[in-house]
Amino acid sequence: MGSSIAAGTADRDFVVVANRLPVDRVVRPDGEVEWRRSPGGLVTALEPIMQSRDGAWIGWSGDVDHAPEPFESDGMLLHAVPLSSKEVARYYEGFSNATLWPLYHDAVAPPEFHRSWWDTYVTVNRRFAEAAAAVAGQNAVVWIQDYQLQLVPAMLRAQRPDLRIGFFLHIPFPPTELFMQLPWRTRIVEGLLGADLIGFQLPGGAANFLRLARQLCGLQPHGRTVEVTDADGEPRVVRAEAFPISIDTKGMSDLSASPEVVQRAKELYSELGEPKHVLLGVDRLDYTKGISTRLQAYRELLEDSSITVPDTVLIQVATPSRERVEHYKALRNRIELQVGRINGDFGTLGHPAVQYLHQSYGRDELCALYRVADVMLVTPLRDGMNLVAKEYVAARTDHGGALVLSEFTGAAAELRQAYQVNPHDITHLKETIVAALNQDPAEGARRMRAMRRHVTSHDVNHWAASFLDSLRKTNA
Ligand SMILES: O=P(O)(O)OC[C@H]1O[C@H](O[C@H]2O[C@H](CO)[C@@H](O)[C@H](O)[C@H]2O)[C@H](O)[C@@H](O)[C@@H]1O
Ligand SMILES: Nc1ccn([C@@H]2O[C@H](COP(=O)(O)OP(=O)(O)O)[C@@H](O)[C@H]2O)c(=O)n1
Repeated sequence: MGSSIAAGTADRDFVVVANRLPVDRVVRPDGEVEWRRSPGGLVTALEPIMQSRDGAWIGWSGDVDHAPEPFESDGMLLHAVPLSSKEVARYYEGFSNATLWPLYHDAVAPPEFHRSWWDTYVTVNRRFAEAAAAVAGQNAVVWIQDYQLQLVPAMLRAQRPDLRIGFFLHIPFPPTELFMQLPWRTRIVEGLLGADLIGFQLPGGAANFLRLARQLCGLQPHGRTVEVTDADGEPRVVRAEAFPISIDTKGMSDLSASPEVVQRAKELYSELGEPKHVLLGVDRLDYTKGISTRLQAYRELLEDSSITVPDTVLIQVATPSRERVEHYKALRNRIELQVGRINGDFGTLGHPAVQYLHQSYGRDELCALYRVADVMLVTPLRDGMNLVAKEYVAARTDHGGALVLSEFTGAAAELRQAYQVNPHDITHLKETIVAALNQDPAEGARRMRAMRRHVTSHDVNHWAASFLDSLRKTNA
């Protein structure tokens, strides 16, 4: 499959390259196709920059075997990269989400290594690099996103040495001991070294990467930089640094304080039967999110009568995700069995112990849920950042609620006033949930205020501006 950029379109100053486009294809009831802006934080963060800089976004539309012609939307050029069904299976579901995803998340599920998946990952990365080379104007800034596209920086540099290339990894970069399992480890490190600036969620990710640059490529890092020699024999500096991603804090706070959301939160509370305690989990249905451990802790609290139904309810929103990948299918079965058993053993008529929602939610409804939750449970076994934790804090304009937060999320490095837990330690997780449920309101408000201050000053605009500022200065 080729890329369908017309000759002469290489004029964009700022190009984002991501696995997915910032819009979703929606087929209306009358059969008309419509593109709706996807709700993610990345889109919100980059949209103003894209518009002010005549930007382009290159990504997969989510469709198989079909990609629309490049089109303008909200002030940016959207360029869809086509993927065949075999490529979706090998590049997206296979190498990205059954090799890299588990390997980079502490191998909490065993990563699979298949040469055919790798070959397709190379092919698809080359297609993205070619599309970027065709769209970017002379000396443009190109910002490549995430683990699906780690070979694109070097492939793009080989074609377009004039470009300033940034890369940001949204998931953890693993310790060297784990990364060394990857049969194509050197190729990945070399791919990333094509960038001028490589951004990670945490300083530990940057340190792991620099260690590997020494170990696998024989380079000598100095502080946060390492010097490489390009194909033309010229030396070039590569910087590896942490830029913790964030959310549109003001947008979320304003939405949460709106009369509609405040009213909806009241309705939800009433629909739940006005329980004494509402606990909430909001996650993609992913084995990294620690949903099973959370349910086990909740079950044990019911067993030892630390909490009771209908005084307490747990709402678990589990958004469908990567549903054709085996580990995700098995996880869904496990979680739904656990939920069924908890409800069978502890629910009463009209009052389930767990309200389980395997569906996507709109932002308004999600925000109303955040307002209702006395305790937000964010218990991943490993997570690059976890934006849900930051959204909960932003939504609590009333300074109410408590955040139980796994120490293995990127967010834990910033939200120090959360009730931090090791999710593997179920006894401590139970004690922490009880402490959060029974917190002194003044103490809770003090913690929430401090966290709100942090997410207000460190929002997604701060993230994008600090990355792009550092990119501008590298090799200037
Ligand atoms: O595109 P999908 O396969 O449906 O997956 C959704 C996204 O999941 C991952 O999100 C990560 O990025 C968040 C923002 O930086 C971060 O908070 C979270 O910890 C990460 O897991 C993935 O990295 C994205 O590429 C996916 O689009
Ligand atoms: N049903 C849901 C659940 C989450 N979300 C959003 O999806 C995002 C999840 O980001 P995250 O950083 O916590 O985790 P990942 O799913 O990116 O690994 C948040 O912005 C949530 O508000 C949603 O739109 N609908």
